[in-house]
Amino acid sequence: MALAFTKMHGLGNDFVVLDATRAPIALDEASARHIADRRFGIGCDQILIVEPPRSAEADFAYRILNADGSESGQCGNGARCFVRYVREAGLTDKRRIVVDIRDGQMTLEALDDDTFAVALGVPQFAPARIPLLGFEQAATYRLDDVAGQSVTFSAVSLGNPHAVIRVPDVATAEVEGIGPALERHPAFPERVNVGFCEIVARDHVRLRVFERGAGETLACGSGAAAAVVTGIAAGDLDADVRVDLPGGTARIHWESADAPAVLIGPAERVFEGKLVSSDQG
Ligand SMILES: N[C@H](CCC[C@H](N)C(=O)O)C(=O)O
Repeated sequence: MALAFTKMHGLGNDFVVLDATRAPIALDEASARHIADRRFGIGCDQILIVEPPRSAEADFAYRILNADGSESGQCGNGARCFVRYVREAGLTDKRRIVVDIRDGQMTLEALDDDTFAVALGVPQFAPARIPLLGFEQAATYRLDDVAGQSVTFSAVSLGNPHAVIRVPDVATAEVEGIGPALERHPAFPERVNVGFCEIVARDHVRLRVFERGAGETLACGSGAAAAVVTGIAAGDLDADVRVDLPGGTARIHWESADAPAVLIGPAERVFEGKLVSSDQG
């Protein structure tokens, strides 16, 4: 299969972007894993597929596949790359576009040539919406069997599930121990992205994220939103927060409970290519 692609990243969270606006692209899990493989394929954290809109008010549809082939309903860093891609590929000249995502719609905006804003949707804290089994809605939850220890976390969905663990210092957080154990914990039937959040000030956090289906990434946009909205809900953060991730800095704005969480940051195109191999390695 000769498949044209564009390689992009948002704060080091990297993507293979595929244009399915002129002809459908059907990728099974094995093909997605091959594309994402950093040795046998192209290499990326997620694959972003640009599709024709499914609803009247949308400009495009936006599909996300993780490196392990699983599909997600949200990718914040990818959304910033999405709007940059469609504008620079000449698929639209709009600065503000609406995209259909798996469970709704999202508005993406090019603020300038290098800065993009994504309204991720209204955060959902109800366990059934995350989904998280076995708990009534609460500010924090505790599981006692995570990598042999008790873990306390907040939980929220931005269109994808997030658990956020407060840590005193992200540099010493047990990302590789707790991350995969919580990602696959039975309490999360669709698995979960795991954020490790250090609060520096009411307008500044540091964050590392062990992503569902990709492992620790250099940045996670929906993870940044999850860390901030759970911090705001706990009364520990203000409405505008700087999020320092290993790959760089994003900003999150969340002004009220019924408002969408807004993610602001860069998006970069790195190279164009053509995938010619289909061997699974
Ligand atoms: N791993 C995520 C999808 C990518 C999210 C992340 N790259 C972002 O920027 O939001 C999930 O399975 O829900």
